[in-house]
Amino acid sequence: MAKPLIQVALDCLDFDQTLALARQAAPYVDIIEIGTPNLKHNGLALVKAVRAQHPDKLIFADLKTMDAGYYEAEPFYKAGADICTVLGTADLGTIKGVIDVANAYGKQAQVDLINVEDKAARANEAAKLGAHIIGIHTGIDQQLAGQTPFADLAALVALGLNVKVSVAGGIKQSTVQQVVKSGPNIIVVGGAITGAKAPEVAAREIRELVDAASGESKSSGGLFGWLKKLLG
Ligand SMILES: O=C(CO)[C@H](O)[C@H](O)COP(=O)(O)O
Repeated sequence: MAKPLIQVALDCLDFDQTLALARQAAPYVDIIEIGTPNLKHNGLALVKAVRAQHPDKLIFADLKTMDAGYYEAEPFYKAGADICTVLGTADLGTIKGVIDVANAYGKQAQVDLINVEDKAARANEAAKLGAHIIGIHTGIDQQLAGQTPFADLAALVALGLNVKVSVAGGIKQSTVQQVVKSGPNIIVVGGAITGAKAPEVAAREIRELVDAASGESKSSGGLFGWLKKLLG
């Protein structure tokens, strides 16, 4: 099974706390997300700071753009973001704007299907426009109403579109392996890491669970793994 990337979503509002959480999670994740409320609060300065402290990670700016796609996303790519989001409910021209500016900077655009009614139709349109990533996303308010992203994720993967698939929405230790089995390329975990007593421990747990579900574990690699195979 292909191993998905892990993305930590940093949704607090405090600049320094965001940097501290990023440092704690970084050893175990591939992508560091600055969440929408955080981005509105702290802006480009936070993107630049996270970029500077984590040159080896992908930086995700959750803009959730609704209009003026090229114009809104460009400064964030310039500041060091690798991926910006545009809402799937936006006009196709807006979505194309974010894809165009991503391409202009050699970066990626993610179309977020939060609140999109016909997700298959919009995913097809976004893929045709050249979206790099399409995100299934059960928002915080929808989570509070008891919704989950699992069925929508399975339906999107089943479309077999030529785009990467991301999934977000309350994913935690007890559900992350079920999510891996659905075959997304990127798994987003926010509250289960940042709201934990020990975020570093929670991030490591998520990493170990994802690795194990993807058929990779510490004990299967290196000298120990080779010896195990040799000894049958
Ligand atoms: O984009 C978001 C909210 O709109 C969150 O970053 C995303 O839902 C991940 O956080 P959590 O794992 O806590 O749901």
